[in-house]
Parts: sequence; structure tokens; C-alpha cells
Amino acid sequence: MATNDCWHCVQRSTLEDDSPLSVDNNGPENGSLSIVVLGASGDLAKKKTFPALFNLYKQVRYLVKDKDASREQLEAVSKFLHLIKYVSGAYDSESDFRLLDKEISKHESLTKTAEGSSRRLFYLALPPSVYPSVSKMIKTSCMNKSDLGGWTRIVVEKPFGKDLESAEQLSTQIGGLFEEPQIYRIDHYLGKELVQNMLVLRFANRMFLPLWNRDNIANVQIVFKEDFGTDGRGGYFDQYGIIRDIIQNHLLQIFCLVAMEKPVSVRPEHIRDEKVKVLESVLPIKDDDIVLGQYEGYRDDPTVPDNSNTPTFASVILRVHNERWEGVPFILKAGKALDSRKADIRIQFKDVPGQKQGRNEFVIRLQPSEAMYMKLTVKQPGLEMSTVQSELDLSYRQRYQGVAIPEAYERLILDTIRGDQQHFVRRDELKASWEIFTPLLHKIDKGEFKSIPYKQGSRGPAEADKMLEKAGYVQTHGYIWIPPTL
Ligand SMILES: NC(=O)C1=CN([C@@H]2O[C@H](COP(=O)(O)OP(=O)(O)OC[C@H]3O[C@@H](n4cnc5c(N)ncnc54)[C@H](OP(=O)(O)O)[C@@H]3O)[C@@H](O)[C@H]2O)C=CC1
Ligand SMILES: O=C1O[C@H](COP(=O)(O)O)[C@@H](O)[C@H](O)[C@H]1O
Repeated sequence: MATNDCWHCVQRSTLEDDSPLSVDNNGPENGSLSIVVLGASGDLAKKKTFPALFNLYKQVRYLVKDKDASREQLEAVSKFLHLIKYVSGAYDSESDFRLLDKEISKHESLTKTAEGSSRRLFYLALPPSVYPSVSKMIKTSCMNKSDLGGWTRIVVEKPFGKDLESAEQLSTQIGGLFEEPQIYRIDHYLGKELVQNMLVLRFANRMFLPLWNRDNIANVQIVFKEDFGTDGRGGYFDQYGIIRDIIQNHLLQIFCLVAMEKPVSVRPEHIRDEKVKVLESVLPIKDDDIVLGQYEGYRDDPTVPDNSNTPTFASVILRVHNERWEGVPFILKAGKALDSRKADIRIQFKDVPGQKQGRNEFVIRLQPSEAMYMKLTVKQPGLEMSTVQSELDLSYRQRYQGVAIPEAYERLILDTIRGDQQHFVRRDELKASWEIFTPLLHKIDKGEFKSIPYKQGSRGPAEADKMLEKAGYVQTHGYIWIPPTL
């Protein structure tokens, strides 16, 4: 979707015909582009930021799509590495940031960029505790010098605060230094293919429009599961827990896209206005609508306190007080060290009177293997007149053979360069999301909710399934999926 004023979808420009390194929504830009990764030696930079930058570079310069085109790949790696300059320094040292500015300026003059037309993107792959000092240093020493079409933008990662108060404090500090259009709060789930597909699916298909409401939908589940534990990140994780790590951000963003009203247009501000509205319609979470868990063995990590109550699993029911969704539970569930790795959205429709075979479900699987399938009842093929559960299936790997689905970070970094904030979290959106979870998080922090132990490799505490059943979810039995063959 592009940022045009009316509500229709236009094809996003491809890398071949529209280099992201020279174009954004406001027209062509020619100044040199410097991407500064602060925290370059950290885990995030290594696992996500640099691979994404490399893939973008490769696509622009080489148009390489086949990851195994080894000769071109090697050539691209070597050229990419030559573009990188390492500058070491302290996050609170003005002189070090002046040195950084000098290095950037050196590159800009080499590329004959007129002062003021340079583009500077600062990616803070850092712990949030240093965001304020780093932002201040960037503002003091490293900004694009004047306004000749260039810009300075910063990208900040979650966790953005620990609760409403700390998030607002952080927002105020950064907001005092940068304007909102310069701040890109990244939530990488917003860069996933099927998350980006949500609004198209909902609003460009006639068949969904009349069904997407309390009259037809019984419940919605948004589920994230990982089949590994905190794996050496226990020290960090224990400070946050699964709600802050996954639910308050990734799953809540997906919730917004499933539950929000149709925006006036696809302009980022209109989309984000609707997200804020639906977040503000969420009722306070009731104690009965929460199950917390902690996998056995979590506390064996030497960096985790022996008496930790931090949840590694949580299932939380959100209830939306508006005309569309009154009475429909949205179950947001996330857990580590479970039976499988997946993220999906499961929309379960209400019963058809007299029909006992099983409910219709529409499942959007974000990962692994992107797919959408609609579980429905059909006549069993053959002479007899009996019914069976089957599916309409759109499996991306099969349907879009040869199409490489970009990594979430690739898309989102490209958006920051293009100046498109549609898939980034606005300040008031962040505030509204913390408002939903802060009372619950404070109760957990005070030890008022206990995490129920569960076995590694299980589906989490059995209490979560009981809560789901109580909320009205009806599991389909006897549904057998037969993977199609080509
Ligand atoms: N295109 C494709 O690739 C398609 C694949 N399939 C595959 O077919 C299989 C069945 O599909 P589907 O029925 O949608 O998914 P599942 O059978 O995996 O899960 C259905 C629902 O039942 C829950 N559940 C699973 N086990 C239990 C249990 N013991 N007690 C209570 N609840 C339980 C799941 O919870 P939870 O989410 O926590 O696991 C989920 O909410 C899956 O493996 C799916 O991937 C089906 C259609 C198309
Ligand atoms: O933000 C986070 O996400 C990852 C999962 O990301 P995915 O794209 O691999 O699904 C999770 O492992 C991590 O705990 C969390 O901080």
C-alpha cells in the first residue's frame, strides 16, 4: 500500500525500478545516506540489523534474489563490508559523538553531498536505558546540518519503557529532542508479510466485510509460541517477562489490525488514528481473564533469581467495548519453551444452528510457512451424504513459488529510509498500549499473580485451555489436514 489519500491499494514500488536509497514519499533525494547502527557489536545488530541492511544493499546493487548465487553473493559481501566504518565511543561522550559526526561528514563530502541534503539514519540497537543520553548526543553533535531536503531520523527498538510511567518519561525525553516524524518506534511484527496483509485482507474483500463483527465471530485468538526457552537471555528476560516481551507490543499490534475500524485512507496517520481508537476501547483486564505460567527449568539460568515469578507464558483476554466487538473475547497468548514455534491469528465463527460438525475458522499463520486457511464443512466426497471438515487453503510457498518473502527488518528499515511511518508505533499508540497492560503488570510485579509451572515442550498450563473454553472457544475434533502435493 502506498501513502495516497484515498482508500485503495497501489503496488509498492519494487527495488528494481525505484531505489530505496534515493527515493522517499516526498520525492527524489540525492544526498548521501548514512546508516549509523549504535550498538553495532550487540546481539540485535548481529542477528537482525546487519543482515537486513546487507539484504537491502544486495537487492539494490545486485538485484540478487537467489540466496545461493554464490559468486555474486561473495562479491556483494565484500563490497558491503567495504562500506562499513567502525567508530568506537562512549554513549554519553560529546567528543566521541563529534568524532562520529566528523566521520559521517567525511563520507558526505566524498560523495559530494551538499550540506543539508544528507540523510542520516541512527538505528539505536541499544538497551533503552541509554536512549535518552544517546538521543541527546545525536541532537547535539550529529544532525544533518541544514534543511536542503536532507533529514535525520532515529529508530528505537522495544522494550520502550517498562510501564506507562516509564514509557511516557522516555517519550517525553526523546520527544523533547526530535519531532514525531523523525522517530521510528520499530515493532518487527509489523514488518511480517501476513501482518502487512491484514488491512488488505479485511478491507479489500467483500466477503469479509459483513462477517467481521460480533454477529458472526465467536472469539479471536492471537498466538505466539516458541519451542525454546530464554536461551542465555534470562537476565534480560527476567526484568521484563512475556507480556512486555511479546504481548504488549507484537500481539497487541496484530490485535489492532484485526479489530480496528476502516481508516479514512491508508495514510499512516489515518491508520494509526484507528489503532489508537480501538486500543482505547479495550476494557480493563479482569483477574479471571489471565493465566500466567513459567516453564520448569527457567530458574536454572544463573542470571535468573531462584525465586523469580516472571511469566514465560501468558494468556490474556481483551474485551473491546464498541459496537463491532462487544462480547467477543480476544485471547492473546504467548509462551516460551512450548511444543512448537508458530504465530497465528485464529478467528472462530459462531455455530450454524443445527450443524454439529465443527465451527468455521479462519486461520492466518504468520510463521512458520505463511498461510491462510478457512476451515469449513463440506460433503464427504463419495456416494454417501455425510459431512466432513475441510479447508480452503492459501499456502504462500505453494501459491507464490519463487517469490522471496523479505525479512520483517528489511521492509521496516526500507520504510525508515523512505519516510513511511505506517508500520511504526506512534507515541499515543504506545501510551494507549501501556495503559491496557500497566495495572496487570504492576500486580504481577508485586507478586499478586502467581506463574503456574509448566513442562518444557508442553502447551503451557492446562488452566489456559480451561480459560479459553470458558471464553467460548470450541476446539474442532476430527479435523485432519492433508498437505497438498503439486
Ligand atoms: N496451509 C497449511 O499449511 C495448513 C496447515 N494445516 C495444519 O493442520 C493442522 C491442524 O490445523 P488446526 O486445526 O488449524 O490447528 P491445530 O490443531 O494445531 O490447533 C487448533 C486449535 O486447537 C488448540 N489445541 C491444540 N491441541 C489442543 C489441546 N490438546 N487442547 C486444547 N486445545 C488444543 C490449538 O491451540 P494452540 O494454538 O495453543 O496450539 C489451536 O487453538 C495444523 O498442524 C495446521 O498447521 C491446516 C490447514 C492448512
Ligand atoms: O521481540 C522478540 O521477538 C522474538 C521473536 O521474533 P520472531 O520474529 O523470531 O518471531 C522473541 O524471540 C524475543 O523474545 C522477543 O524479544
